[in-house]
Amino acid sequence: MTNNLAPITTSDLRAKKHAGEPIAMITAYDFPSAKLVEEAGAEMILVGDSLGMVVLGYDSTLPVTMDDMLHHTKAVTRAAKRAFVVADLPFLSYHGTVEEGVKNAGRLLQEGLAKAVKMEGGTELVPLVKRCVQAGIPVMGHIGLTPQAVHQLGGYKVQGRDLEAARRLMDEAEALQEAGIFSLVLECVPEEVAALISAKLDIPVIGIGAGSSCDGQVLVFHDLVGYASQLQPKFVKRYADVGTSIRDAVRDYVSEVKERRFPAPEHVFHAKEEMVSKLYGGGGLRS
Ligand SMILES: Nc1nc(=O)c2c([nH]1)NC[C@@H]1CN(c3ccc(C(=O)N[C@@H](CCC(=O)O)C(=O)O)cc3)CN21
Ligand SMILES: CC(C)C(=O)C(=O)O
Ligand SMILES: [Mg+2]
Repeated sequence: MTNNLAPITTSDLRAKKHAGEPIAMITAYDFPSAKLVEEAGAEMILVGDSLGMVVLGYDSTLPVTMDDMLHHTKAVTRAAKRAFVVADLPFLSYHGTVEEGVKNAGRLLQEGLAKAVKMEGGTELVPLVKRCVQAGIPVMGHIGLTPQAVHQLGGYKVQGRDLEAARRLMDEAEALQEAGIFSLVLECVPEEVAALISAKLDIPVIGIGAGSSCDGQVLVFHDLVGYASQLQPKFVKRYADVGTSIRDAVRDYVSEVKERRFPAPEHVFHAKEEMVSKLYGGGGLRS
């Protein structure tokens, strides 16, 4: 029996796949959102490099640095006691030598306290994945739409639409599993292709825009709560509209300030009586 409070492990995740129990993963980039996500019961938290777009305001994930990832990963892991936290390796942090890739992956665990790293790409990553796994770093793969390659892909487009591309995805998935990844993100691929890959692999396949047959789903936090995200891909379901709630709340605050209705008596501190008489009855602050 698995303990409800014990931290989730890679073997728990694999067991869920084989028990047919879907895995819920969601991104988080800071302490309060990670706490809420964990309280809501998500098994996995992704500190995604999407933070560059969602919380830093860049128009792609390419400007995100190792320092950005470490900063946000530290905040998330301070909140997450049970959820399995995966941190994205940012653009160019794993495209040089294998040694450099392992070093950057290791920093996300050693300094960021993540449990695993995620990297975008196919068979070219096999040597790096093997070295990370040898070093004890669990690696999550990410194929299909790989946003760090947006300029090569020509936009955020569905991948694996023709037979040849679908076969290539299956080959990449198998090569990465063989290299030792513990789980795989499949982004923006036809449901029929994702279903075959999920069925073929032994490891949990987590889909985003990849249909309902994957072993789990991942979404960007800000997309699903409706918090000021510019992107609205077809695969996003908005479960709330917190952007509107926040704007309304702040608008009320602004008008109450301007009308001197805030702060009200209950928000105010007072000086002691004898001090008030000194302050106002001569011998004030400058005596
Ligand atoms: N807020 C946010 N959510 C995300 O899911 C996300 C990010 N940011 N930033 C990094 C990447 C970029 N992603 C994206 C962005 C746009 C589409 C998109 O608009 N796709 C089209 C598909 C068009 C087609 O090929 O048919 C769509 O209509 O959904 C998909 C994934 C996923 N990631
Ligand atoms: C969309 C997910 C899979 C991701 O990589 C991110 O949020 O950065
Ligand atoms: Mg990412």
